[in-house]
Formats: sequence, C-alpha cells, structure tokens
Amino acid sequence: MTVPEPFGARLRRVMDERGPLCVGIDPHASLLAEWGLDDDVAGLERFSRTVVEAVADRVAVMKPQSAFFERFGSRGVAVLERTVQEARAAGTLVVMDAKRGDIGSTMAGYAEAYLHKDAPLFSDALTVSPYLGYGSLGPAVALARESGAGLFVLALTSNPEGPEVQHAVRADGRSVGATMLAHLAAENAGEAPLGSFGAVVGATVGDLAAYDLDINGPLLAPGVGAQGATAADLPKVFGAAVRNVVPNVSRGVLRHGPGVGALRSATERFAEEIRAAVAGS
Ligand SMILES: O=C(O)c1cc(=O)[nH]c(=O)n1[C@@H]1O[C@H](COP(=O)(O)O)[C@@H](O)[C@H]1O
Repeated sequence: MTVPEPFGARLRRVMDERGPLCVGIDPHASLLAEWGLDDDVAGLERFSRTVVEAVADRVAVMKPQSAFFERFGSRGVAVLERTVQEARAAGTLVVMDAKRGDIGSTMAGYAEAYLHKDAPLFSDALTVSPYLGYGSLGPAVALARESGAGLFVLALTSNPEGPEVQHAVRADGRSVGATMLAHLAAENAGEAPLGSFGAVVGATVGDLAAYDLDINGPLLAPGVGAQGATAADLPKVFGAAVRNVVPNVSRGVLRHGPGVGALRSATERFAEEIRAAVAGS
C-alpha cells in the first residue's frame, strides 16, 4: 500500500508555488442576493461553481463553509460534495470548514465523513473544535495521518467571544489557547517540511507575544478583509511564524462577484498584498 503524501508537505509546496492565500467559499444568503441569485440550491450551485472557476487554479487553499450548504439539506450537501471535488481537481487544497468536535467515539464518525479517502466529502483538511478536550480529537488525528490529510484546530479564534474560553488560565498557569498550540507542536514534532496539524489563529487577535506559535504546522488566519484585519497586520501579529500562515479571505473577495474577472482581480490584490507583507517581514 502506498503511503499518501502528508497534508503538511502538500500544503508547503502549493503555498510556495501559489502564495499562501486561502479563499473562503461562504455562500451567505446576503451574498447570493448581491450576486442576483435566488436563495435556493440553484443559486448556491451557481455561486460555488463561479468561485471555484475564478480562483481554484490560482490559490493554495479554498475553504468551503459547510453551514451555508447544510442550510439547504441533502441537496445543499450534494453541492458541497461537487464543490470540493471540482476545487481539488483544479489543484487547490480544500479545507472543509465544519468545526467539528465531539466525544471521541462520535469524533470517529466525523473523521470518517471528511477524512476517509473514500468519503464523498473527503477534504485535504478539516477545521475542528478541541473544546471537548484536545484528546477527544484523537480519532481525527489518527485518520488524518492514515489518509494524508490535516486538521486545523481552533486555538485563538477571530471572534470577540473567543477569549472567554481561550484565554482562561489553567491550574498550571498556561492559558487554554496556549495549551492547544502545545498539543499541536507535539503532534507535528519531527515532521518536515511542515506538520499536518495546524492551528486556527485569527488575524484579528492582536498581540501574540505571549504565545509560542512555533508549532511546526500551518496557522490558518481568518479575519483579513471583512473582519477588519489587513495583510500588513500579518507580520505584526504572527512575527517569525508568518511563513507558516495561511490567511483566509471570504467576504473580502466574494463581495466582488458575480463576475469571474472581478473575483480574480480581488483575489490577486489580496494575494499581492499578502506576498509583499510576508516578504517584507
Ligand atoms: O475556522 C475558521 O475558518 C474560522 C475561525 C475563526 O476564528 N474565525 C473565522 O472567521 N473563521 C471562518 O473564516 C471565515 C471568515 O470569513 P470572512 O470574515 O467573510 O472573511 C468564515 O468562514 C468563518 O467561519
């Protein structure tokens, strides 16, 4: 049996080739309306296809947001399946943003759904929530290793409510967010060129000097664009770890649709700003 190439190695290569930008596929009802589409499955499909056509051959990563597909039930999930497959076929890596997290035995079911190589929704990586305890993610870690897939574990999220949990200080004096980063560093130990177990660290979170971001894994950084962070913030927030940052932009690009050309131009602008900010750091 051939061992699949790990996600971290595939990600490093495509980031080096295409730059690190991740474009989100977030078919909000408001965006469907702005694009002149109906808020139904046909509108969802047109929206997703257009975003894939516009950028999947040029960005390192795309991140479909599962909630906006699940909203339409099984037919929406069928669109999600096709979106993942078409995006991957165009050479981008797909991070399924479903933020799954459950007790270990149920987590195994979620892992099968997204990380088993024969699953209809198989994705290169999955966002997961560790707030039932990092160890509850064990089945997803194990299956990701087997399938050459990756995980992005919510560590320091971009939303203002996150610190209530993530900045809480444990009995050993370490914050919950820092503990998640330490778990990931252990997961990625010895991997080269990059481990497959990433952290989600919002670009909006401000000063991270107190955190050890050197996890030898990717850092998914949502918050650029609509949530107010800019490319120039990335080196300030992430310091030396900026080399491993995958900045996500969803609405900042998507609001330029429905024209493929305008979506591409917006993507290129963000990509160029990010390239310049990272190179100058
Ligand atoms: O895991 C995520 O992707 C995520 C984590 C986080 O801390 N903050 C965050 O905004 N996200 C996701 O990133 C995307 C951000 O979208 P925009 O604000 O439109 O660029 C959404 O799909 C969010 O669900």
